[in-house]
Amino acid sequence: MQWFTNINTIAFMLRGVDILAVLGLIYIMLSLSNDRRTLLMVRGIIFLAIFSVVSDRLGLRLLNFILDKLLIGAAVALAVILQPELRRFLERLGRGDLLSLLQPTASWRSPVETDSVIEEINDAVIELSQNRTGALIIIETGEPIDDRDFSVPGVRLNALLSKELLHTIFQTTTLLHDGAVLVREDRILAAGVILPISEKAASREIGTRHRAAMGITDRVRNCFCIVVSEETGSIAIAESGILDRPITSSRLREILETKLGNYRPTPLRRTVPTFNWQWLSSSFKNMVSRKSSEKK
Ligand SMILES: Nc1ncnc2c1ncn2[C@@H]1O[C@H](COP(=O)(O)OP(=O)(O)OP(=O)(O)O)[C@@H](O)[C@H]1O
Repeated sequence: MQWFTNINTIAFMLRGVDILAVLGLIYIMLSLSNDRRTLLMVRGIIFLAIFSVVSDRLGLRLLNFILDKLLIGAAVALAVILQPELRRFLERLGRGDLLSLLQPTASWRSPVETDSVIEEINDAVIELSQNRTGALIIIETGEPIDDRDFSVPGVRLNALLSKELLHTIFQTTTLLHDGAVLVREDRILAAGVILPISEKAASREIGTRHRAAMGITDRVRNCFCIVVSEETGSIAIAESGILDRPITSSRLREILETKLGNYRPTPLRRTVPTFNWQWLSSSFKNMVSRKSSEKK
């Protein structure tokens, strides 16, 4: 009898280990990327897998067959999308660096000299406006914008932001003046970025530079755009797909201070919560002891 109880406990523990291993695998998958869309895909695949298991258990053969095929397709697509992350994962696995696999990929924002960023952007925009130099600047206010949100991601610069550099980029004699400049924290990440054009009826009367500012801020919420018109020298701000123009230089500073002033170096939103292993192991122990006392 004692032997039988032991076998049962071992089987129960193995099932627990099995569930833990699957949870660990899901956790590692979610840790591989901080990209929101990839995480949504991983979540979608997990749901598919759950539905597939449920349909199998319920004996829904046709549904299970379709879900299985879908799952294979989705897994292949995910492997292609996550190719660099998977390579890194396999490298770490090969090195035996197992502990680091359990750490979520935490990228931390570098300290931002907010005041100087505001100052540099403000001065550059006013100067561009006075010289009637057309400009389009997209500024991130939260999580990094995915390159796939741009029509063309442009040329990567990753240079420290300065009014001189902004000014130089938008001179019509430079190769990079066409398109938008992307600002992330205190850096000019890229230039010559082509943004999606807004298709809103209200935007039809407006030129393409302004429509591009409306288009990207409509699609991506964690950013705003500053537009300087080449024709009139007027300054406009686009946010959530809405254009505010013309705005005065004092209003520009106000907006920059509101949008970037409170923007302190914060960690990137951790899409993967830190796992409470202690809680999990104590719950598991309690469960096992409860189960064995029930058997007695
Ligand atoms: N989709 C886009 N993404 C980024 N920049 C763009 C895009 N479309 C146009 N531009 C920029 O806008 C410039 C053309 O501006 P256009 O005259 O058509 O617009 P506008 O809104 O009337 O601006 P302006 O008042 O400066 O003339 C292009 O040379 C290019 O630099």
